[in-house]
Amino acid sequence: MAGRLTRRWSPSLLQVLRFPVVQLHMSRTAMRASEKDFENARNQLKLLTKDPGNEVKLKLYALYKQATEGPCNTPKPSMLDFINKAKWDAWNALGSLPKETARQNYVDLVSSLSPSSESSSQVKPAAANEKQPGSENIIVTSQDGITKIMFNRPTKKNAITTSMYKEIIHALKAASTDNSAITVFTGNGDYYSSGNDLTNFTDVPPNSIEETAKNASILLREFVDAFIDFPKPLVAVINGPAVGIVVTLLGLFDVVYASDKATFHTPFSELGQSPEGCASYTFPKIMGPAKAAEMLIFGKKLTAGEACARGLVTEVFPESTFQKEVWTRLKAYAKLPTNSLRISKELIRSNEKEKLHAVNAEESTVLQGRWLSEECMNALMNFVSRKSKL
Ligand SMILES: CCCCC/C=C/C(=O)SCCNC(=O)CCNC(=O)[C@H](O)C(C)(C)COP(=O)(O)OP(=O)(O)OC[C@H]1O[C@@H](n2cnc3c(N)ncnc32)[C@H](O)[C@@H]1OP(=O)(O)O
Repeated sequence: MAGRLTRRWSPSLLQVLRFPVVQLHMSRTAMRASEKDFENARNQLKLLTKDPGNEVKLKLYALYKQATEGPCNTPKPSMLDFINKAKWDAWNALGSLPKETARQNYVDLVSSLSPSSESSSQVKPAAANEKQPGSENIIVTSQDGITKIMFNRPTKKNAITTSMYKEIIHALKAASTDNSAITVFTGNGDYYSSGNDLTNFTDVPPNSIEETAKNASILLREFVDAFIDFPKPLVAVINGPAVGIVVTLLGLFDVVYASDKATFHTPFSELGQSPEGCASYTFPKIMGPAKAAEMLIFGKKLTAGEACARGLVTEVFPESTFQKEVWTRLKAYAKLPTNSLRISKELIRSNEKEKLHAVNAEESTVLQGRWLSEECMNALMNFVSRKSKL
């Protein structure tokens, strides 16, 4: 049964956990399904034309196991074995439900999925993670001497997918040689960015987890290197809350302007992870080790005013005038002689470059190990199953 479900619909962890709980339409009658009813239900299931969704498939799996074998009696699969762990959890959740009741519930559930009731299924399709054809998750524009790189995934709080990291690396390389004087990062919508898209690590088959972590570490290192090596003044226009890697990277920016509705949050310990973006080096230098530790170890979220007082933010503006004031100022700065801007930046940053590359390499290696840890797996499971919010 388990094999059949997996073969026909092959649920990934993400698919399994993202589906909302469906109405199961359980029979409340005292009626007991016979062996024959149970067998018919199994055959009826094979004829379904529409995928009932992973929540339902997990429920069916659990009821089948309970009806045929009784309470869950197998060892708990490892945290890394996402799919079998989800199945085990579903079966185990049935506790000591009698076999007969499980059989009846199974029959009722299959019956509720028959073609006549398929149209009333409340299962939603999984949200698309990757860029859709025609959509632009990163928008790059060049005007008035400014290259603007904008996170443009507002419905996901501008969370950064794997393809967005690659697009940003590409955009920075292009901006380093284009005609603009300065390069500016900002976000579309109410968030600057909620950092790494946590589903980058959840939609992964169990046997590819180590390879995925290795590839992510390589990508992270290349991504942060692109900021370390960027030759022109780099400005962040923080229009709203910022989480994770988009905060740590600020230590590599030359100027950071923030709306007073922005916040700065690096919840690495809560996520079972560790700092990246060279923050383990830049933050203690910027704000002192004690203040840096409070953010990077304990995940203290700062207001824009606090971030400014700690030297992470250059200046804070009232939300009502933020866009107007900031862009007026940046347009004026972009008129300054471009070579002079580059040379001054080079003088400020060049002594640190070698150190920053070494820090980046180490942070990326440490994170690769963290992504494989049980602490991190637990945090990701919590996020995708929406059991916790930061
Ligand atoms: C390869 C390089 C790796 C680099 C390592 C980087 C590490 C980091 O950046 S660590 C930081 C990771 N980010 C987070 O932990 C934030 C997670 N998100 C949240 O806690 C919350 O979503 C929120 C506080 C940012 C916003 O909460 P709320 O206002 O309640 O809005 P929703 O949660 O309903 O969000 C709307 C929509 O957006 C999805 N979403 C938001 N952030 C992320 C994210 N980081 N990853 C994936 N998806 C995200 C959220 O799931 C909602 O989606 P739907 O449910 O489909 O509407």
